Amino acid sequence: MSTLPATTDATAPAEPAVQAGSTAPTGRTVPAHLRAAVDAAKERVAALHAELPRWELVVWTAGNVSERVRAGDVEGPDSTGGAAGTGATDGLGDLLVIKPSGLSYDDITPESMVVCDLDGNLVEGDRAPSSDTAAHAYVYRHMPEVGGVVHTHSTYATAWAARAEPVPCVLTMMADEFGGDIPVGPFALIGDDSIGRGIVETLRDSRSPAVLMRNHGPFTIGKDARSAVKAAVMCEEVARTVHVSRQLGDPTRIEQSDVDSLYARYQHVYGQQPAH
Ligand SMILES: O=C(CO)[C@@H](O)[C@@H](O)COP(=O)(O)O
Repeated sequence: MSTLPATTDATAPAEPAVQAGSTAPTGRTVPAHLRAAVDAAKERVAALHAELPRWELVVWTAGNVSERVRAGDVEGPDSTGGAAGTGATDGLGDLLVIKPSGLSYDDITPESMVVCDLDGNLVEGDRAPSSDTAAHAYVYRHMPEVGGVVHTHSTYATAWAARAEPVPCVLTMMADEFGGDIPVGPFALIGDDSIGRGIVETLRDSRSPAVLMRNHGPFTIGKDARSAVKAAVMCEEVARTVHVSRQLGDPTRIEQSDVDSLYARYQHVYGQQPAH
């Protein structure tokens, strides 16, 4: 995933605490001109949730996936052309689609997805949104380039988070996808924007799309939900491989110049369609 430009203003006024999973009725509905985009996002986000148990990144109801629906990208009465992701449009601004809290993966369908505004307030849905909604929403407010956020408790990445130890960049796959180490974010309790603030403060100066929130687990970001899910899968894969390697000795770091070269190739050349 390409480096997300740092867009967070460190001097920004403190964000109002947003209760996770706020079900406070906003008295608002999805604007008509966003209906199709929201429904398409519900299809994608529901399908991507199935990837978390598929790649053994979660157990029971742990984990969640969200995707941003940009108000500014859709012609319509509410899209005043404001900067995407800043909520600068009239009406609701950007929205996010996420799973409802505690829903079994067996029961996840596009229709079960819920829609929130970027303050984490429920706009559409008959269940409380994920308990991590405030974190996802904070990331979307402060990193307008981010289109998808994922949270898991995948075993090896979470074990590194329990030690508050970054995963060192000792694999070419890490240089490709993360551009260096996978960083650790601060310990933060759920319930307000603390987790989201920790994610943004850790990732805004990093090429990594993954952060290991201390004592909690990985959160990943991407240009869309699928990219963030890929980052979560790759995060667990490299966390496991480096863990295994360390059982028999100290893995060898890749030179920074080589990390930079690998990252540039993977992000801008690998998998690209040949120019015709
Ligand atoms: O880790 C947490 C909260 O941070 C878990 O509760 C989370 O993985 C699952 O919560 P939700 O079912 O999305 O509310």
